[in-house]
Amino acid sequence: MNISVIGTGYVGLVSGVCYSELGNNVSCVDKDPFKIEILRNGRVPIYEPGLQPLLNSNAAQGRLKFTIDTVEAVAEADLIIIAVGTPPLPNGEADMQYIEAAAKEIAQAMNGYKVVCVKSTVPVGTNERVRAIIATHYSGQFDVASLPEFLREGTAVKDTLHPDRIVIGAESERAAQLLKELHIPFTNEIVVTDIRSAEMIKYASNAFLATKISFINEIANICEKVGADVIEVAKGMGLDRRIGASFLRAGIGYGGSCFPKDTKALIQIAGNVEYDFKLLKAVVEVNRHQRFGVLDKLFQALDNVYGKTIGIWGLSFKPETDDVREAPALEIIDRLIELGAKVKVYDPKGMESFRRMYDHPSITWCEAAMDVAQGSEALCLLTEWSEFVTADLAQVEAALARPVLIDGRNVFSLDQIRNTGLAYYPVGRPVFHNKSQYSQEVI
Ligand SMILES: NC(=O)C1=CN([C@@H]2O[C@H](COP(=O)(O)OP(=O)(O)OC[C@H]3O[C@@H](n4cnc5c(N)ncnc54)[C@H](O)[C@@H]3O)[C@@H](O)[C@H]2O)C=CC1
Ligand SMILES: O=C(O)[C@H]1O[C@H](OP(=O)(O)OP(=O)(O)OC[C@H]2O[C@@H](n3ccc(=O)[nH]c3=O)[C@H](O)[C@@H]2O)[C@H](O)[C@@H](O)[C@@H]1O
Repeated sequence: MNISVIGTGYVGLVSGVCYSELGNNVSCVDKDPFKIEILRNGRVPIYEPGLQPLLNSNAAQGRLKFTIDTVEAVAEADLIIIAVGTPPLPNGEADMQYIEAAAKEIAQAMNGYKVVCVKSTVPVGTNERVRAIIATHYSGQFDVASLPEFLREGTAVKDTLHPDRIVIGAESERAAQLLKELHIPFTNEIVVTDIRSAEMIKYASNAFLATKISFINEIANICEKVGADVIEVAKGMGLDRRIGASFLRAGIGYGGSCFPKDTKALIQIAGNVEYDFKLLKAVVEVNRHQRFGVLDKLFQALDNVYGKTIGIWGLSFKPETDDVREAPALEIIDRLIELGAKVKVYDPKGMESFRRMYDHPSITWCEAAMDVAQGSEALCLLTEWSEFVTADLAQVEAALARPVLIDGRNVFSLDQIRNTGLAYYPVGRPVFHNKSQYSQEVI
């Protein structure tokens, strides 16, 4: 099949590479000539495990091309996949300008029957809008279809090659058949439905996962007050197959380019049809506060942070990605600086992208995890990179000016901490002070 992917961001690039891995000819189009140049030179412009070798092998076999020429890519394609961004507008609604511009450009290049599908996360009704835009410029036959994407950053290649399910929203049997044929090598779990339901499945899935996270974070906050351990609670809950074990990791809340954006967009979508989505509003509110638990714990440990040096492990919104969009670290660091702290930071992959988004003279950009700990009066773990999870805690303790460890992702066990003199502040689990090993005055 000849496929043209419009928008070579995270989703466009990963899906383009994976479709070519199945033997399809794929042209990835982007407006950004700099990005296309990097890709043509065989380099992946984002950090995503497993993507580079797949890109190299498919490009070498001539199945994968990168271009800024939408007209040529569309003219050659049987299937066009729109994967441009749908960032939030100030009121939370998804900004449709990139989708609309892409639809116009596609319309102008149409030269025969094609299926145009939208992979971007878009409000219900968007595919109909795309159909209308194309129809004003092109009078031939074509179909539109919704093809929501469920990949996660950091495991995007695996998620795409082995998805839990594929959802296809199609208005014609012909379009549904073409998309089924394309995806059957990935999985047999293919849900074919109407376009509006497919658009809704995407928002509902992200909103539900975000709800699970905010739910367990609230349980964690209560655990702290009643002396229970949220890890035990989540384990006990998750074994019930009706609940499921995933997305029950308490911590500092969800970040990233999707959950924060999509939950707010769904609240707006509901609002536009005069429905007050109270539950989802609470999910967003809980998430907004959860990150500041790190600061509460710092105050508990240090009284105040003014003039103190605070170490930060992890800037990206989750491990295995350099993406810092809506990362909890942004607001935590901003608040620490506002309160007069000096901050030392390190992230294995996210330093550059973070610095492009946020820089301040009070930040020291460290080259290694232990440099952050050295001389800091507390260390806060904000992203569970394996490099932090496997750190030598005795070395951490020795490096710190005060032995305070705030674990925003609950990565250490009490057994590990017990052997150290660290004062340990996890989320939703008992604070541990090994008082026999250091004097109370230090903390
Ligand atoms: N990032 C993720 O993990 C996931 C994202 N999504 C959804 O997929 C969509 C895309 O997300 P990302 O890949 O993260 O976006 P992104 O912002 O990384 O990439 C979008 C790309 O589209 C390009 N673009 C914009 N207009 C264009 C046009 N007219 N022609 C050609 N290129 C154009 C931009 O230059 C940019 O490179 C969004 O709706 C998002 O919600 C869905 C699942 C996962
Ligand atoms: O629409 C999207 O863009 C994507 O959004 C999420 O994927 P992603 O944001 O890449 O990453 P997740 O693994 O879902 O994590 C999101 C955030 O939730 C947090 N999280 C996740 C799980 C958990 O148990 N607890 C928790 O705090 C993570 O730390 C991270 O900040 C969804 O998982 C994907 O299915 C979806 O395609």
